[in-house]
Amino acid sequence: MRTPSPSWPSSNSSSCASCNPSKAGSPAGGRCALRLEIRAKRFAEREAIRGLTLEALPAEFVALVGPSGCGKTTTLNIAAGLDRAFEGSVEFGGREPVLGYVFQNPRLLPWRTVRQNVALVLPKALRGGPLVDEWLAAMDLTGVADEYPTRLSVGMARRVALARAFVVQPDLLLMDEPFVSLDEPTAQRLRALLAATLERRPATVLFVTHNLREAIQLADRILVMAPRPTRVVAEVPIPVPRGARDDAMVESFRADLLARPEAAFRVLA
Ligand SMILES: Nc1ncnc2c1ncn2[C@@H]1O[C@H](COP(=O)(O)OP(=O)(O)OP(=O)(O)O)[C@@H](O)[C@H]1O
Repeated sequence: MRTPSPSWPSSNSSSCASCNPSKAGSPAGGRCALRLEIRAKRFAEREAIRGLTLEALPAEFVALVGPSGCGKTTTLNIAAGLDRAFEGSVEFGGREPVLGYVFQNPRLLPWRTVRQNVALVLPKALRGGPLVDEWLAAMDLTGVADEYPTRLSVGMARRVALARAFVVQPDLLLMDEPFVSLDEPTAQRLRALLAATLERRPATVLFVTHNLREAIQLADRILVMAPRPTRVVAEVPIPVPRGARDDAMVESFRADLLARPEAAFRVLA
């Protein structure tokens, strides 16, 4: 979905000066797709975030993992421009990105069909065009396009949420535990579908999960977040190509991470 035209808390910069110059060979010459700096975020007396800095490169898949209630959803909402009540800045490299957001709950409108739910996020002129049916087909939903959400399984509803996020052709995809509460085979099918879709149609992804195996399977980089008030306390690049991450690789990478002696990694246990 395209968020309401954001007027960001600080000016958008055309490039993100603090990007790591060693990544200069990346698709956009080392320019960040996103740079978030959240100096402080409070909900009344509750301090949710303090001193969080996060960067993502174009087409990079960044997973955020951390304890329950630490501030992961709040971080995504700030990146999306849905929450502006914070101290800090959200910057994009280049033009303002088109955003797709997959919420924890699919949030489908029950009085609209599957096709209408997906079409609704598009400008009116595009709703009757081929895009909606293309994305329904990509998510294997053609057969239920005229059904209402109450008739769908949880896995199907999650696929509708994916179609709705991809139909806008997002530059930046924010995903908040999109596969939580699915049985493992269904979750595994949807992870494979997401990975294949991103191969075909790259986007920068911020992906919140409690599932370390899922993060290792999908991400280019994992950011470990501290308990509330949260910030990024460790960064773990995954140097293995996504296609080569079989169960054995994921299990051994996870075991290595859980065995790391640094305090930052204790939240993963
Ligand atoms: N609208 C709100 N009003 C008051 N407090 C809030 C609000 N939204 C979030 N919080 C609080 O801010 C903190 C961070 O919440 P957030 O939902 O971002 O955490 P999270 O890491 O995504 O949690 P989980 O992993 O359980 O989904 C929590 O203590 C939560 O109770």
